Amino acid sequence: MTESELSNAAMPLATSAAIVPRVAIIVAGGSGTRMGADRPKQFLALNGEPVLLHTLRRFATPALGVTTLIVVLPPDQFASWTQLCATHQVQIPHVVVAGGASRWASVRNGLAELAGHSTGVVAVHDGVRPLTPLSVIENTYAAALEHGAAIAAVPPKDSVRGLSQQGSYALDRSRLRLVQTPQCFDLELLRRAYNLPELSTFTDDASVVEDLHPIRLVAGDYCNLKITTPEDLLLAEVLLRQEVKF
Ligand SMILES: Nc1ccn([C@@H]2O[C@H](COP(=O)(O)OP(=O)(O)OP(=O)(O)O)[C@@H](O)[C@H]2O)c(=O)n1
Ligand SMILES: C[C@](O)(CO)[C@H](O)COP(=O)(O)O
Repeated sequence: MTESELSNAAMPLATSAAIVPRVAIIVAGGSGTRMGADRPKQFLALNGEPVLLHTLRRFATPALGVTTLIVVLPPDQFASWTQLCATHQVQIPHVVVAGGASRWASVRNGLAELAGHSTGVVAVHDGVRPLTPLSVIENTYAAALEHGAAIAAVPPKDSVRGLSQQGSYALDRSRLRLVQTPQCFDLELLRRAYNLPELSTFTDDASVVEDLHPIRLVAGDYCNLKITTPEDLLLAEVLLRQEVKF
């Protein structure tokens, strides 16, 4: 997609009084220690193309109307990504930003790149979730526009136990949800949350925002895998080949 195609395709949401642009921060600043590969897992091939390219392409889909795409990368991996973009003839306009020592720091760096945007709904998405259905992205943006903060999540399919000093105990899984991305927020709200100090309890953006604003849950999808360990990549290849849900 060329730059003009992306901007033509970008149809900002119109509410009754205002136009609210959609922007996205795709965090791919991690090193992939659990994958144990020879390079960060966001660059591994998934059906012949880098995981991160699959992810980026979803957010660049014209129907979503995303006007600005930020990609956060490890500072020492800019040249690798440039090379991959050349090899795969990537035409999707995006801004590359250096990540930090934690996911929180990477999101914060991505947000800083959006300093020129006064209003908007921002999606934060893991670069290693390449199979997110467009309907999940659309519904999460729409819910954040209405409620300020919305994230994708799914019910657990397995029984769940908590750990105690005595051993373990059953948890009521009907009261639990597994959290995914995208996680979408009013831009000003996300900025306020990320201006507060980092806590060790932060695991995602909802945990950063929730002291300031309630989080709305949107139906995620079991195909919205996070590529974390080697078997995730195998599963993603099968799902992608079968074009499950797409
Ligand atoms: N400092 C970091 C750490 C993580 N991430 C991103 O956050 C997402 C979720 O993180 P995770 O799956 O934990 O990725 P890694 O940190 O790369 O993996 P690991 O924890 O196994 O090292 C990934 O897209 C990852 O690139 C990031 O942008 N900056
Ligand atoms: C943000 C996230 O993908 C939601 O499930 C998850 O919390 C990332 O966790 P990780 O430990 O960085 O993989």
